[in-house]
Amino acid sequence: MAASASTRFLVLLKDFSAFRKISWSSVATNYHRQSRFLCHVAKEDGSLTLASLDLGKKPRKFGKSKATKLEGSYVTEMGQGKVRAVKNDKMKVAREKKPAEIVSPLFSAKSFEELGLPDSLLDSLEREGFSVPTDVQSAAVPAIIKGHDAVIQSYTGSGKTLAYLLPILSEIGPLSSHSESEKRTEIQAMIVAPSRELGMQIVREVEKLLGPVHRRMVQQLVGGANRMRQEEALKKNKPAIVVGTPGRIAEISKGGKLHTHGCRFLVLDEVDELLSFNFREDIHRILEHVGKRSGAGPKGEVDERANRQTVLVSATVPFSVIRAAKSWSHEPVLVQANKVTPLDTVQPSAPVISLTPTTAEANGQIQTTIQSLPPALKHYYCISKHQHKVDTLRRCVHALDAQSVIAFMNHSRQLKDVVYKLEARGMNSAEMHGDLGKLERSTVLKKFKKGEIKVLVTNELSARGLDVAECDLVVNLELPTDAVHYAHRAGRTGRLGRKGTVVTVCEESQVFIVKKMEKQLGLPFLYCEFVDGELVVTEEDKAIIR
Ligand SMILES: Nc1ncnc2c1ncn2[C@@H]1O[C@H](COP(=O)(O)OP(=O)(O)OP(=O)(O)O)[C@@H](O)[C@H]1O
Repeated sequence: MAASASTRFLVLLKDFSAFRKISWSSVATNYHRQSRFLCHVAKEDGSLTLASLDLGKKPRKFGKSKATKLEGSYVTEMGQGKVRAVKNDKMKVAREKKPAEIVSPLFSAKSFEELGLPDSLLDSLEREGFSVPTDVQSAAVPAIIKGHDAVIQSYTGSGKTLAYLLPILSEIGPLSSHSESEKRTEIQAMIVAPSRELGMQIVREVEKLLGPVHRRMVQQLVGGANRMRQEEALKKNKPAIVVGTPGRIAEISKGGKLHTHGCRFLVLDEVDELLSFNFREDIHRILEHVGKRSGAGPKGEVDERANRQTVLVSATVPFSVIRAAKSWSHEPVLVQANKVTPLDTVQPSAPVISLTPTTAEANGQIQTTIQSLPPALKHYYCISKHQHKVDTLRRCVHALDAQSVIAFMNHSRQLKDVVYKLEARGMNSAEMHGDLGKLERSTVLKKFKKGEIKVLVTNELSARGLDVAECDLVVNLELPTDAVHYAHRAGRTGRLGRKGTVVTVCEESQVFIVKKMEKQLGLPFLYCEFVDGELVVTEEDKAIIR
C-alpha cells in the first residue's frame, strides 16, 4: 500500500456532466450483485505489522456459508473496529493495538538543529514537544530561510503549518536570531487562511511557539470576531505577525487601520481555495498591498515586485497556482515532501494537481498528480438509500468502533436533521457550519477535540486545515464535488501519519462518481457493507473501476 501510495497520482475530477448521460446506475446495480470478494476484519486489538498479519494464526470463523480460512488482503485501519474480509471460503483477520497510532512515519532524518533555526526557537520547539521535523519541514525551512519564495505542497496533516512558521519565526519577532527585529513595531508577516477556524488554529500554533510572554506578538484578524477590538489590539500591541481571513484583512486594510507595507512575509495557506472566485477581490488587495513600499526600487525604478517573501501552501496545488507564483515571486521553489525544485522548471505536465481540465485531460489522458493524501489512509465506499444514510453512518461508526468522527454533507440545512437522528439513537453529535456564530463554532470544536462530541456533522467549512489528531473516521454522507474536495475532507483523519478511515456513503446511481474519484486519486476505494456490526468488504468489479 505504502509503495503504491508513494507512486500514486492525483488528477482532478473535471466534469461529471458527460458521464451523467450514461446510465451508470444500472451498471452499478449489476456489478454490486455479482459475486463478491468479501472481506472481514474482526475486532482489532493489535498494531498492524507484518507480524500482526500472522498468516499462521487460527482463522476466525464466520459461519458455514462464509469464510473459514485467513487469506484475504484487506485489513482494518481502525484501532478497535471490526472489518471482515471474505473471499469465497477464505478470509483474513489482522489485529491492531491502539487507535490512531502513527503507522506511516513522515519524519525527516534531519533534526531541527540542522535546519539553521535560532536557539530560542529550538527551545520553544522542545518545550512544546516537537522533537523531529517532518519531511516537508526539513525541506521547506532552509529554502525559506535562504530567501526563496516557495510553493509548499505536501499531503494533509504532514506539518505544513510549521514548515512556513519556523522560518518566519527565525527571522522576525522575539525568537528570531536578529535582535533588531524585536524592536520593529510594524507588522512583518501576514498569514491568510480561508476560514476562521483555520485562522485561529494557526494563531494557536504561533502562540504556542512564542510562549505566554510574547503571545501578543501575533494578532488574529478573522471574520466573525469583533473588528473594533482587533483594530485596537493592532494599535496597542503592535504585533509582528497577523493571521486572518481575506475579508476581514481587506476590511481593516480599507479602513486604513492595517499597515502592511513593511511586511517581509506573506503566506497564503490553502492557496488554491484563496485564489478561487470567492476570495478574488480581497486576495487581490492583499497581494497589492502587503510588503510593497510606495516609491521607487533600489535603482530608482518603479518596483513592481513586492519586498516580501511569498509562501503558498496547500495539499492540492493546481498549475494555476504555480503560474501565479512564477509571476509574483523571486526565484521561487516548489517544495514537495522532501524535494525542492526551482519553480521555473515546473511544467504544466508536472506532477501537480490540476483544478481545471488541462488539454491532456480534455483529450482523455490522466494527468500525473502528486500525493495529497497520507498513504496510511484507507478508503471505503458503501451504497445506501438516501433515507437510510444516517443509519448507515451509525452502523459504520459502530462497526469500526470509531471514537472521533467527522461526517460531511453539502448543505448546512440538513445537518441539524442528521444530528437529531444520531442523538435520538444515543450517539453524541453536533453540527458545525458557517451560519453558526463564532462562539458556537469554537465551543463545538472544543467539545469535539475533547471527545465530548463523537460525531461532528459538518459541511465544506471543516474540510480544509482542521486539525483534530484524534479523528479516526471521516464519513462522506454526501459526495464531495470533486476529487480535490474529497482529498481535503479525507485529510481530516490520518493526521501526521496516523491511521484513519474514510467511508463514502453514496446512492446506487452515484457509484460512477465514486469510481471516477478513485481513478483520479489513484487510490483503491473498497466497496463495503455493514453486516452484523462489522464492516464487510467486497472486491469491486475491476472492469468498471479501471
Ligand atoms: N515536527 C512535528 N512533530 C510533531 N508534531 C508535528 C510536527 N509538525 C507538525 N506537527 C503536528 O501535526 C499536526 C498536523 O500539522 P498541520 O496542521 O500543519 O498539517 P498540514 O500539512 O498543514 O495539514 P492540512 O493540509 O490538512 O492543512 C498538527 O497537530 C501539528 O501540531
